[in-house]
Amino acid sequence: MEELKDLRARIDSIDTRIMDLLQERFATVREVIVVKDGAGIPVRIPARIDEVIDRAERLAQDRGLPPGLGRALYEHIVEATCLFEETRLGEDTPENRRFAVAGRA
Ligand SMILES: C=C(O[C@@H]1C=C(C(=O)O)C=C[C@H]1O)C(=O)O
Repeated sequence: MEELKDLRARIDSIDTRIMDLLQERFATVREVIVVKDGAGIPVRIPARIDEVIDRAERLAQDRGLPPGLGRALYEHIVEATCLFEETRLGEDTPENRRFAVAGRA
């Protein structure tokens, strides 16, 4: 049972690293929001969404992960990202007020 305990500790440690990487991804998305806000680019870009999800599935397959896992994970991650962007873009900040006045919201 000690062996199982150690293996689970390794899994917990890997999960922590996955969350650290997701935190880094969302921090980068914050920068994307600023660029999009300034340029009047919409949150959801269907071609880019397909590209990100298809790439995730390919990366997962290249690593021998279960079929469909990359796609399923990234459908959730990208949807959560779009909701995150929509929430931030809708915030009542000076930048967003300027955005709304310019009629690009
Ligand atoms: C982050 C972006 O916004 C959305 C979220 C994406 C993602 O989570 O990778 C990809 C496409 C977008 O519509 C982007 O446009 O790059």
